[in-house]
Amino acid sequence: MTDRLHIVGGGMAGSEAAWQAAQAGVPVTIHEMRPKVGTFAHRTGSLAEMVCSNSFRSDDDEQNAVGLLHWEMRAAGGLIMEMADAHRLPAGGALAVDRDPFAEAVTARLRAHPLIEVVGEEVTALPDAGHWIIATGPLTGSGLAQAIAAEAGQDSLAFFDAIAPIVHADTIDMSVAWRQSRYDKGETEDERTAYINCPMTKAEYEAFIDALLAADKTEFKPGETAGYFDGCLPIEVMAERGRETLRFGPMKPVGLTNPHNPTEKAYAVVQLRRDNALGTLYNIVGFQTKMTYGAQKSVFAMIPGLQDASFARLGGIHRNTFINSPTLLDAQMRLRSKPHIRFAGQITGVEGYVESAAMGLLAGRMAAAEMRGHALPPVPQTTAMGALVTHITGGAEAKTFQPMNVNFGLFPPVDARGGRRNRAARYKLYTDRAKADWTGWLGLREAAE
Ligand SMILES: Cc1cc2nc3c(=O)[nH]c(=O)nc-3n(C[C@H](O)[C@H](O)[C@H](O)COP(=O)(O)OP(=O)(O)OC[C@H]3O[C@@H](n4cnc5c(N)ncnc54)[C@H](O)[C@@H]3O)c2cc1C
Repeated sequence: MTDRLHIVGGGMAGSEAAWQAAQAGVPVTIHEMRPKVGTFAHRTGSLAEMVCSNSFRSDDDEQNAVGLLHWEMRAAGGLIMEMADAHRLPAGGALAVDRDPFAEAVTARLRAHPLIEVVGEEVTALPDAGHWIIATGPLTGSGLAQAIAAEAGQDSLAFFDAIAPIVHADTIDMSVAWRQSRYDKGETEDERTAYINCPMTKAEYEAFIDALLAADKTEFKPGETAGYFDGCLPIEVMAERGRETLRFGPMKPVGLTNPHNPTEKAYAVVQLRRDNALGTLYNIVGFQTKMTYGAQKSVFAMIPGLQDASFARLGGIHRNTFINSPTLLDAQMRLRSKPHIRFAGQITGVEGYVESAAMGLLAGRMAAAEMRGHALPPVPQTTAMGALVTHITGGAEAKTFQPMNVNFGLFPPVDARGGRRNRAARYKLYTDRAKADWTGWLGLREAAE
């Protein structure tokens, strides 16, 4: 075979797509613009860089849709999951990742693959021929974004999300804060103490909310539209929705006991999660923000325990580019108007590291199969992979299409004839069915080769 698959963007999706195609025997070129051309969020030239939170979210493959997606990707020999597992950090039931060694390991594995080459260049136009996957993510280079907009018309757009701040651990006042995971969740002592908690009294909470509401925020530029995905809602936007929203969201005081004052229940708790293996950096969980840097420093200093904290990185806003996939893509993730081009990753309207890598995994397999002369059968919608790809390539309403995390709402309902089932039993039915169907689909593909 002489054909080569070209992948634009070596992020979560592009890296996984390259790995899957190369493992299927197809030569791959990854065109990655970093480090020559940077983005405001990436810091390195590594492939698969995690730009904000260091979490792959829940690793529970029986009760959680993203945990199920982890399972399916592992079953398919996914590189992103293999490297995330290898660089896992303690985080209760979540899969937190030591971001720099993770990205370096993904880069090394791809560069060492005999069928993969990595070219350091920015692609600025839609290619006319060949086999291509565009996986340029939420911060797609502007030239290519314009070319996509020209091809897609009004269907391509940009909006904004916000970054959570990262604190130097040794500047947290541990005479006020304490280490504990909610409900002491976790198998090991490390897991059970994975979070640092900062307690607030009612008066401190009320003053904090007042300060958040009054703080200077970064303005949007004229003509830009603003929208947020639910997993990354800015803290001040949550506060604007109601004074109690944060106390029932990221600052909920449940499942925690303050050892400095065990008899008094905190009114609200700010949690920080370990951000690197060394344990020197912690990110403030759920505190994405578009407050100005000056405002962030003074508002966050009001958090008991963080009064003298120094920040490795303050929060910020970011762009998210995505296409209207239900209109533009076919079920094989190909651009209807230029079927030699597939799209993968966050630009297709999935949301998050794991979902983006998952769509890379599928796009890589689909492209490789097509190049080898046999198209893959549709992925069952009963699987997490199938639920996501069905959603973006037709399941979602095109007119109101918005980026989506994987969730059980995307799956065909389980047969509940056995009567009203409780939630845990229902989720288990979803995940059991998905695992059986995913395993079957993987087997079908192998049989076809
Ligand atoms: C600031 C910010 C914060 C985020 N926070 C989170 C979070 O906390 N949790 C979460 O799960 N997700 C978060 N996301 C989303 C996350 O970035 C994506 O889910 C994931 O990285 C998308 O994977 P991807 O492969 O589609 O894109 P990316 O991982 O961004 O990879 C795209 C790659 O394409 C390259 N590229 C772009 N244009 C070109 C071009 N024209 N030519 C060549 N190369 C190009 C880029 O340099 C990049 O390496 C955040 C995104 C941003 C921007």
